[in-house]
Amino acid sequence: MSIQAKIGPSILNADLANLAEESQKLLDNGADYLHLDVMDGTFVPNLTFGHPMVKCLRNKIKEAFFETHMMVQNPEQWIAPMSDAGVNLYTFHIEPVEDVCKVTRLIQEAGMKVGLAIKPGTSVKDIEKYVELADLVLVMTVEPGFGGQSFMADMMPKVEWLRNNYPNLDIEVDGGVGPKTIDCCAKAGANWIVSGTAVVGAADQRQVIGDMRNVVKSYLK
Ligand SMILES: O=C(CO)[C@@H](O)[C@H](O)COP(=O)(O)O
Ligand SMILES: [Fe+2]
Repeated sequence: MSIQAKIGPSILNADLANLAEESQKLLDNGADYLHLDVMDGTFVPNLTFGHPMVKCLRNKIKEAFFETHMMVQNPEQWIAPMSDAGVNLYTFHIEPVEDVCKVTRLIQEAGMKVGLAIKPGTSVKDIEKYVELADLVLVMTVEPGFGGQSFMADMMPKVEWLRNNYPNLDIEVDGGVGPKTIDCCAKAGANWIVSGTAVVGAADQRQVIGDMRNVVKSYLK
């Protein structure tokens, strides 16, 4: 099966007091999945939410595909509760993890797909030996921790390297991605696009989501 273009809004900069409504609005406007940023205040200097909130969101939004972007020091700890909360794709950072193979196996055993994420300072070579275990690789295009930062175009060689070596891999980019930077990401080979501020704050979310998806599609073979 060939890879597809997917747009996943990050709700980090949305009104978290109205998370279900904000999420449903994004889905109604064409979002392919929801990207839920989980931060523990240790792996990154910020704190968001955990599995209780994801579970509440799942109770209100039954059908959508949920990705959790786990910016946490110990991703193994949250596998069971996130699976129970209805997460579909569990994306974790390899940097703090000693046994990446074990964590990927536990995620699969819990019934979720596996995403492997790398920070800007992590070489793509560090993830090479694990790529075959993953459903998706996330190349961060900002330092994880906050929404609304500037896109790092110098991360694109990592995306290009992954695309050249793994033509069928789902490659995700996250951080500062919007209408101004989508071409760069799509050209490099990314096909799962996280976009926070640019989509959530848009006057016409449907237009922005649709335009970005079209740009990605235009580069898919
Ligand atoms: O994981 C993160 C930040 O750590 C991201 O998901 C951002 O929250 C995306 O927001 P924008 O950079 O698109 O505003
Ligand atoms: Fe994220």
